[in-house]
Amino acid sequence: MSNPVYLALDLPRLDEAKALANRVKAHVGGIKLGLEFFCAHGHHGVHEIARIGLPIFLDLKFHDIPNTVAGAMQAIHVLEPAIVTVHASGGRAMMEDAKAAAGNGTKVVAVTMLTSLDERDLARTGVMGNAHDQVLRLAELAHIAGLDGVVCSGHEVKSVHGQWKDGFFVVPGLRLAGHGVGDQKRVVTPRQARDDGASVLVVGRPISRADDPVEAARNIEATL
Ligand SMILES: O=c1ccn([C@@H]2O[C@H](COP(=O)(O)O)[C@@H](O)[C@H]2O)c(=O)[nH]1
Repeated sequence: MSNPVYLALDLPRLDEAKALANRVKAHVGGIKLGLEFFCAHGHHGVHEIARIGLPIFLDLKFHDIPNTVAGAMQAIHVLEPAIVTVHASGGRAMMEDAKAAAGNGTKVVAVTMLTSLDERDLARTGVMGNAHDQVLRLAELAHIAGLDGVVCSGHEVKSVHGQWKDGFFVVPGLRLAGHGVGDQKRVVTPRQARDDGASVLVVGRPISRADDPVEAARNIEATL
């Protein structure tokens, strides 16, 4: 089985990002490039990281009107990402158009509820009810819109998997027991997320900020 861990390369400097990816590449299955990286380094940066030879996950979390998101999807075709994210709260039409505009080899997955949010945060945005129900509701919408899967926390992935058997599930917010969570609020261990049905495990700071990133990546791999 291939390694489900994608390293989140949330680093401001391209040379440091490349060096880290090269150091840990034997212990991860892919590289996730997000807003921080893409805003700083754009297509050039993605090409540079892609030279390492691992699948690229562009976590750009598109959220706009359907026409604009479809245009953005077309603009990143050339980068041949394995995975791209949009926000499920952008609505069904936006997700349908995003999927239609994506390349054949690209999985389009919808962010349901960010792992940095809890139910109090949800209530402040005007959404009443619990995180679990909100994630399941948005996952159902993403499924109806024809997406490949969703991003959710490890708290919900088992239920989402239960209602969407062949879905593709990306789980961030992963920490080994006893490690600091930082800004994440809905957190589980990588092993728990995998056992509950995650297809991809996103790990950033537990590797990138570790004293020894290679050892950290190896330790996570060993728990799976
Ligand atoms: O709900 C979400 C969606 C995306 N992310 C991204 O995953 C990584 C997690 O980084 P850590 O350092 O392991 O906390 C980061 O790039 C986020 O943008 C998420 O955390 N939660």
